[in-house]
Amino acid sequence: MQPVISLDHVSKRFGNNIALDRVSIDIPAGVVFALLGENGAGKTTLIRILTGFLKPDSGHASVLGCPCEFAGLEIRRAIGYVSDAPALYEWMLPAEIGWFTSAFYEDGFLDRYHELIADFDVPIDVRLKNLSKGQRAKVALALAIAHDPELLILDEPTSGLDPMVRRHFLESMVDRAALGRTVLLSSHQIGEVERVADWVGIIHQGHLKIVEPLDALKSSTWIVTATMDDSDAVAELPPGKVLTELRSGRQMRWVVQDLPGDWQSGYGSECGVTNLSATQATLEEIFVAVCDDRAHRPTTEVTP
Ligand SMILES: Nc1ncnc2c1ncn2[C@@H]1O[C@H](COP(=O)(O)OP(=O)(O)OP(=O)(O)O)[C@@H](O)[C@H]1O
Repeated sequence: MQPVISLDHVSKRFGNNIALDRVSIDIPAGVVFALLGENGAGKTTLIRILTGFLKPDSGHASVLGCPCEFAGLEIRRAIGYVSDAPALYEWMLPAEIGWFTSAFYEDGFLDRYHELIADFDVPIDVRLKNLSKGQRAKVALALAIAHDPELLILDEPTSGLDPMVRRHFLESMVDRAALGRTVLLSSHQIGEVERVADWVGIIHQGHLKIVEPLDALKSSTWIVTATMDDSDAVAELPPGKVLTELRSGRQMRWVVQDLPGDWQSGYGSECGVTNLSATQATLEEIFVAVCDDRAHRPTTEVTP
């Protein structure tokens, strides 16, 4: 099946600053895909390329089978898109902006928009400029999904929203994916991404470090802890792909991918390890292991 979003070695630089470096991703239909990255990692640049607002310097990007470079308008009409700072006509009432926007879409848009606005509890008699940030975000989302797009792209959708609104918002994304729609959201809210995402892409300084189904990523990544008999004793690296190593007193700790099932047999017996344990890593631990530039990386760089 054709991916809903496809990026093939997409690069973009601004002057000397490399915002994206040969990023390749294929996102299948019917998933919530979370793009995680710290400030300035390249998330918005990637979204602007997908929505046709920016052209890549090299590589190819397509959305719903259309090339982003040449079909930006067509793509923006087909998908739902909410930017990190949605531009709304401030003087309008929620009902007015719905009516105005419905002119660009097929019949049924307006009815669906009104249902969503009612469902989101947005007051209909208050001008947009006087709505709260959360209420405005709900109006932007209702406008983006009232035509029931196959793909919804959200840039930092929950920043500034209260926990209840965020939860409601993200649950509605899971509902969309269950109906076969695809959602791409960028975020640095790792905890909430962990609750809703099916797939995760971690981007760091323009490089896509990891792109994997979340369950597979978590079940293949472990925190290995070794307690040493002496604070000067050094344990050998555990088997698998060691992302980071941390030493604190007598304790050594590694974030390891693809740890073999029998890893403990014979490990550490000759270098003073008194206690060994392995627990599954959280998404936050994986994110830090991949993105923290201060982390000690005993092996070669992590590649996708
Ligand atoms: N129009 C532009 N001109 C110059 N540099 C830019 C431009 N847009 C983005 N950049 C740079 O590209 C890099 C990636 O920026 P981008 O906005 O994509 O990051 P981001 O991951 O969305 O960050 P944040 O989470 O802070 O929104 C940054 O170093 C940024 O300064």
